[in-house]
Amino acid sequence: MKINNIPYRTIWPTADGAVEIIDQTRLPHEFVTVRLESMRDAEFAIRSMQVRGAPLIGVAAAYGVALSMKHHATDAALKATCDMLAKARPTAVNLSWAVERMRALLLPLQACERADAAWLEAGRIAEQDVKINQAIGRHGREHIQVIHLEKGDTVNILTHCNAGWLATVDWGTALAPVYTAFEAGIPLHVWVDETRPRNQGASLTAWELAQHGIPHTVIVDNAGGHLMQHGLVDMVIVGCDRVTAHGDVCNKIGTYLKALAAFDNGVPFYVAMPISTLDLTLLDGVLEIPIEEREQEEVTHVSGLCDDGQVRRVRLTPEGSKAANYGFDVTPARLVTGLITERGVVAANTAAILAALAD
Ligand SMILES: CSC[C@H]1O[C@H](OP(=O)(O)O)[C@H](O)[C@@H]1O
Repeated sequence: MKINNIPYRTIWPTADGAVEIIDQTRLPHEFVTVRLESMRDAEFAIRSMQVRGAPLIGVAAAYGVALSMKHHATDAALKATCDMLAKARPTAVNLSWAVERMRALLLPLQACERADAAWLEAGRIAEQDVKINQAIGRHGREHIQVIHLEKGDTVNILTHCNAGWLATVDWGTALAPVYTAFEAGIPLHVWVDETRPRNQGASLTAWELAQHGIPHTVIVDNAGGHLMQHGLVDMVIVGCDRVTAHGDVCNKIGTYLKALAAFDNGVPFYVAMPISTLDLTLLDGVLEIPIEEREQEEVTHVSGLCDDGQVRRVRLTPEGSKAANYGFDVTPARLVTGLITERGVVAANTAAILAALAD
């Protein structure tokens, strides 16, 4: 998407065989790109959330495998590389999906063939992500258009966390329908959940929507239910990190509470997801999906831009207070109106999911 009218992606290969990323830990106050030259650089970028978002961490891991094969391409090196990258973050299935796709492609090859093959495959995964997200955008736009025609006015969409182009290679998942509808001239406005504790909404979603000129309002995470009670939300669209065979959806912490409020107020609750986010080995998301727990400091401290133009980090909580930092929660399928995939909008149930896969 565009930054100051210049087209960007979140990750791209360089002419000299490295990879560059937008460092998302520096946004929205600083736009910084980082060069990745090794698997360890890629692993750090994923673990530290310089790159984040389920599809994007999968692509970053794929390039991490490719960077590793440039240096060491033995069976042992391939195993160590895939195992280390797959552990960088536990919840988004796209990470393990991408790593296992690279492992399956490279293992049968001669060591001398692996670097080139890995580089090409990582590029294919990146290009496929863009096309998948464009298709999600087209399918989701249709639902925004229906609401606009019924309402005859601006469509108010609430989203949680960041599932925009910054969470993917380009276009995003939950925000792909927003960008596509906006480009089609459908009047819309986005309520942006700040999304504590890392504020992906306030820092990333708001930034990318502003760069694209899309009307939006940042709200505290706890305001969504109030807005829905007062008819100020026409639909909710969120991203996801893993979806089970039953249609249970794992996404950023706080998503489940939005789904409950939407269900209670009759607001359609959509989940945008590439088919690669499905994990058919799991049924009950609440019981089976691993939930990442991150460091307390993400809750006890916050960073921001001071009046003197410096970005500083401050403590929010008393020294002695502990903090729990659960990164994700699971929304049961019964609260999901539909899964917006690249193959169309699918009901959140096993039969519909399997039928979509069979298409
Ligand atoms: C399109 S996937 C976006 C998904 O990933 C985010 O998690 P994180 O920022 O921790 O990587 C969040 O769950 C988003 O919904």
